[in-house]
Amino acid sequence: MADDVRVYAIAMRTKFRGITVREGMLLRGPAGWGEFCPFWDYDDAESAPWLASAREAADLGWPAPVRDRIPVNCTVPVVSPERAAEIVAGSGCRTAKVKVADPGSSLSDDCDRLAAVRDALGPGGLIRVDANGAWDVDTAVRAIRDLDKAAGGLEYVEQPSRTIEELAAVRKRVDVRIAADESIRRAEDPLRVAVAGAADIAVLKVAPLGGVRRALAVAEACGLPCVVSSALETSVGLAAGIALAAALPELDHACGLATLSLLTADVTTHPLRPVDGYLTVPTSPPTPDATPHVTDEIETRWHARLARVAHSSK
Ligand SMILES: O=C(O)CCC(=O)C1=CC=C[C@@H](O)[C@@H]1C(=O)O
Ligand SMILES: [Mg+2]
Repeated sequence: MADDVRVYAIAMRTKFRGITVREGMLLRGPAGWGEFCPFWDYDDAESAPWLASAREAADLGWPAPVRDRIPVNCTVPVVSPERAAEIVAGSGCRTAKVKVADPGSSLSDDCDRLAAVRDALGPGGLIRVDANGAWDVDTAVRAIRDLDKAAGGLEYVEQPSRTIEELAAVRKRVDVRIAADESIRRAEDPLRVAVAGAADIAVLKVAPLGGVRRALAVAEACGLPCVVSSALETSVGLAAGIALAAALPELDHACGLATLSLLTADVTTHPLRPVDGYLTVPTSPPTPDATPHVTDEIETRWHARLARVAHSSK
């Protein structure tokens, strides 16, 4: 039924993960709305867990929360030092996550950005960086030393290299803690990461892991402290990340769920934005009462994708 499915396309404020427009679908079921928004570089098989996550939200809802607010980091894309300082100062967050090792910028650009973030945050704030697997082991070791110095200390480095073996090798050679993100996508991954000694922290994203319940099982299996991050969803999908962060038995680190500010719009008049560095766990999940209109081409493309992924998930 048309009213149970909505397609959205929202421009990003700054290019992030190579994308300038975030697209996806909202699906309604008996428990509420879920978001299906795999990036376009995910094929149909890789998109199946994203659909399972949306269906969990729509059909079942989520386990009960054990906390009512979630500390969050602000996310700093590859921008100038001045803009980075503005983002941090305007966010109210005491933890900043800074993207580094982007193909378009150098290590010294990253160091300048980190120095500006430290200035804006003050000595008491925490700074983490995310390299999205860009470095080989030797490059990672050198870069992490320089970035740690420029930042006046790093909380951790997310995915410095691509493979679990490389993460383990980097982790042996640096003092800064290592977090695994892209290395944790399938149910068997967390155990491999833990056994290899590849990470100190696990980054969990609800949609690629197939839902809040599956992500909770992953957290339990890996036995590492967890950080919940978004996949750049609208408020509908962010609510699933918040539900996971709210249900984790332990939560020692700020989560990467303050990402609505990376989008120019939302699908609801009640957006899930942080206040003073915390997101309040909503008592009821958001409803898309303000979904921006999309072109027929985008609408058709997403309906076709949903049909294919639903078919391949059977
Ligand atoms: O963790 C955050 O602060 C925000 C989320 C975030 O950085 C990401 C979300 C989705 C895709 C990724 O490129 C990126 C990440 O790698 O963690
Ligand atoms: Mg990451």
